[in-house]
Amino acid sequence: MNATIFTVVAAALVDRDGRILVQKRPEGSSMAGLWEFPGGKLEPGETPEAALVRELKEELGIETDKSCLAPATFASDALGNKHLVLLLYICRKWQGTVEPLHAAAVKWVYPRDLYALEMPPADRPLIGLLEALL
Ligand SMILES: Nc1nc2c([nH]c(=O)n2[C@H]2C[C@H](O)[C@@H](COP(=O)(O)OP(=O)(O)OP(=O)(O)O)O2)c(=O)[nH]1
Repeated sequence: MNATIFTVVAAALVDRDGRILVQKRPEGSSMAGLWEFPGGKLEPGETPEAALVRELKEELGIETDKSCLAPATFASDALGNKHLVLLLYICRKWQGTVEPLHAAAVKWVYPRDLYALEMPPADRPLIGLLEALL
């Protein structure tokens, strides 16, 4: 089947206690209120790593480097009339303090506690994979 494919990059930021940061999608956005991994769409010609470094700065006010982004796993799922490919990286090193600059809220959760959160459908299969990786 043919579909328009779009690529999204996202990060599982992991703190010293092994917790992961999730952010709540704001009112007025698609899937408002769901908890997601910070990230977003690639701009034309942008590498996935450069896009993720940019998104983390824009959404959370933190600085990181592509050398701190470890490719972890991916999701591939229909989203509306398009097809989403979500590349998930693990990031343990950044500078600055996380602030919800775009999100309605952010919180740090242990991987096992992600199951209880309302997340976009594409994210659900990522939870077990993250649990196994962390
Ligand atoms: N950042 C992020 N996006 C996700 C996740 N899971 C998931 O399905 N998505 C989807 C939601 C959006 O359609 C798209 C990310 O787009 P975006 O964050 O750059 O832009 P947006 O909210 O304005 O997107 P949209 O309203 O145009 O759909 O990927 C996730 O864990 N993190």
